[in-house]
Amino acid sequence: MTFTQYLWQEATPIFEKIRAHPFNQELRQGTLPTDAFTFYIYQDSLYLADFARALAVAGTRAATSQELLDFLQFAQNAILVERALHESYFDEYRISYTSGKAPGCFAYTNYLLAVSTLESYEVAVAALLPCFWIYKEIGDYIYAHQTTPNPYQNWISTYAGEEFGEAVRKVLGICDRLAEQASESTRQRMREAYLTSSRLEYLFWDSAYRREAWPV
Ligand SMILES: Cc1ncc(C[n+]2csc(CCO)c2C)c(N)n1
Repeated sequence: MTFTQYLWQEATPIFEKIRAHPFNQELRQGTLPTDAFTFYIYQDSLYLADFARALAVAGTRAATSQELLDFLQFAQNAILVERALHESYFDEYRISYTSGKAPGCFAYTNYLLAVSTLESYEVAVAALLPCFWIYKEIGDYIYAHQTTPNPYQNWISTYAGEEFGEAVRKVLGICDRLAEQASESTRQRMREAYLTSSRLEYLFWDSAYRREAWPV
């Protein structure tokens, strides 16, 4: 079993909860309330801006220039996705720019920024992996089981695309190679980071479904 297969096995209960979450089920069926979707899109645009920074910072600590290039391309892509979200959805849904990060988005982005600056490269890669892998698996699942016509068709297609699949395979390859060369204690920290980000992925969708606000 590869290290990433082991990670998938460890995080399967979290993944199943994400897949069964009403946000994803209603997105798949096209019945998700518009304000849950717009809340999500706005929070995701804030997420992607910081996710791009975390990818770029993690990349600076890669041992090879190829891996640095890979991470810089992922970062560039996150910014391009963020711009595309703005262009296609912000006007259409009249999304307001003023509310700032909800607690779920705040927790996730700050976790990724902290890990990518303060932790080892190996642990940073493990923390960044769920953003790719879980999205790919959820995207494929929703794409294959969607009810059509679906008002969220465009968004669904973004993450089921082959280009994104290629990026996911690259990160998986990098993570497996790092884990093979890492000590047991580093592998343990990689596992913890992977699980934490997986939980934060759950929280992100849940936060949108609840239109989460700061209690004070
Ligand atoms: C909360 C949240 N998690 C993951 C993604 C997925 N994602 C967006 S851009 C990118 C990498 C581009 O190279 C990935 C994996 C998301 N959109 N929002």
